[in-house]
Amino acid sequence: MLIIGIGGGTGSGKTTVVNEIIKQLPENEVGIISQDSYYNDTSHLNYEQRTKINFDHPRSIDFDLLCEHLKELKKGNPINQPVYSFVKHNRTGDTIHTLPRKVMIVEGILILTNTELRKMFDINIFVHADSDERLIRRIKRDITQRGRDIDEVLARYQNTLKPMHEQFIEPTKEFADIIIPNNRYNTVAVDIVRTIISERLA
Ligand SMILES: Nc1ncnc2c1ncn2[C@@H]1O[C@H](COP(=O)(O)OP(=O)(O)O)[C@@H](O)[C@H]1O
Ligand SMILES: Nc1ccn([C@@H]2O[C@H](COP(=O)(O)O)[C@@H](O)[C@H]2O)c(=O)n1
Repeated sequence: MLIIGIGGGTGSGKTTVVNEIIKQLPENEVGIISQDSYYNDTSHLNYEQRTKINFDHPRSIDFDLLCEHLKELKKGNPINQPVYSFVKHNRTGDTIHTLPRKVMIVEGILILTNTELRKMFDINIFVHADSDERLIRRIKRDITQRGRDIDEVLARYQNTLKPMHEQFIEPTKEFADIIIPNNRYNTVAVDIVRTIISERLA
């Protein structure tokens, strides 16, 4: 199994890059694990309390479960990936049955901060976009897709997202084997990663 970790700030384009990478690859050969599925289970908190969580800090992620799931996949066993709701700020209770594939892609803002996870990755990729570009994308996405308003997005950006990005996420660039500049759609970089994967699948 080839395991690729794709990190980078919110709005840098990780999900978009992953979707482009897998577009022309055989569906049953490549699997995706999203860090977002592994936000801590916060069912013990009410909605108001959940809105106050710092979702950009590594402790907001259930890395134990994520590592355990990746180990199971490596052993050839399927896992049940939790489904997360950005509207409810919690797991939905549903899961996605995820089968082990020849190539597994793990993507998320904080995945490269975790030493145990990094040890399991064969290739570390960091997707970069400038912070103003990421903020613009985040405002548009969170309002249209994640049920937020402009005040919520900007407050979260100033209070937690920006400082956490600087403290935890940007420094993980140093672990990257490949940095994808993604201020614009980067088809060349996507082709390079796709070629690496195709060689492994051949
Ligand atoms: N290179 C790009 N240029 C313009 N918009 C982009 C680019 N890459 C991604 N986007 C858009 O930015 C938003 C965030 O992208 P997404 O892939 O969800 O980022 P991430 O997964 O890193 O948070 C989406 O609406 C996406 O369509
Ligand atoms: N309930 C939540 C959980 C997380 N976030 C934000 O999502 C960002 C990470 O997801 P990306 O798809 O953008 O990589 C992160 O910056 C969190 O602030 C949220 O808004 N609500």
